[in-house]
Amino acid sequence: MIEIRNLTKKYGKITAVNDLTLTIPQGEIFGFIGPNGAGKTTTISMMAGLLSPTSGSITVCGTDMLKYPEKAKQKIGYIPDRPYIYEKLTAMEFLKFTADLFNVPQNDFITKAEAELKRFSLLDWADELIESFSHGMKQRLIMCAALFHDPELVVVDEPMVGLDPSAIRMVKILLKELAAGGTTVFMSTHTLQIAQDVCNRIGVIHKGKLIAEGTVEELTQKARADRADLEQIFMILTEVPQS
Ligand SMILES: Nc1ncnc2c1ncn2[C@@H]1O[C@H](COP(=O)(O)OP(=O)(O)OP(=O)(O)O)[C@@H](O)[C@H]1O
Repeated sequence: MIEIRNLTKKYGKITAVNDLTLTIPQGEIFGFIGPNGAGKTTTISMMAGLLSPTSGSITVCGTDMLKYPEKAKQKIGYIPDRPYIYEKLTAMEFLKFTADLFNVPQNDFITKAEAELKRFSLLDWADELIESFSHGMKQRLIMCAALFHDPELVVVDEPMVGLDPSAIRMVKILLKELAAGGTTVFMSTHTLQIAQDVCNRIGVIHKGKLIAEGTVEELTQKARADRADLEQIFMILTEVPQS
């Protein structure tokens, strides 16, 4: 689970995230949506321990991110929107590199790596250089590496960008399987249909403020929308004029 209390991030005069308070229980898939510049990536960077808040706290499965960042980061699998990847490594070498960073036991590494690469349809490319991979293959490898240490919390910034329909389906099923197994998932996305399909609850951030939070049904009521359609709810809550 993750608990965020009064989280604020200022960049000079800009308040990118403004007094955000949110609790996401274990095993929930939480979707984080909002217009461009709303503060999603800033929030996620703080959750992943990459950016210091101006004020507030983040507790990851009982561990305070600001006081014990290394311990908190061990519990997180972070999938960034623009990942950095060492392209001169093979897929297997990259997995070994990340497994070592997270102190994953050495003894069953190959067996586990092969199983995970197979899950992401990458086993046939295990020993190929990453520089020869397509964008979607790199995305799948990043996900594979981020999940390799069995994190308790998965934080994903725009998980589906550049993936083909079968990979999107695979990722949706994967996220649901992770949640069913007790992993908490925090996902930011602009793809509202995907948020509607996989998330148990959704938070809407606008100009740094969490303006609504709940199930699609609860958000429908809050927005006084005429149907449970996240796109319509988004437009109403973020004040986009309706045609
Ligand atoms: N390093 C930075 N320095 C100054 N301002 C920043 C910095 N990073 C983000 N901002 C500002 O903070 C605000 C929130 O940006 P953020 O990237 O978190 O939004 P976002 O919701 O992820 O947007 P998008 O959907 O476009 O990716 C924006 O006004 C942005 O210009």
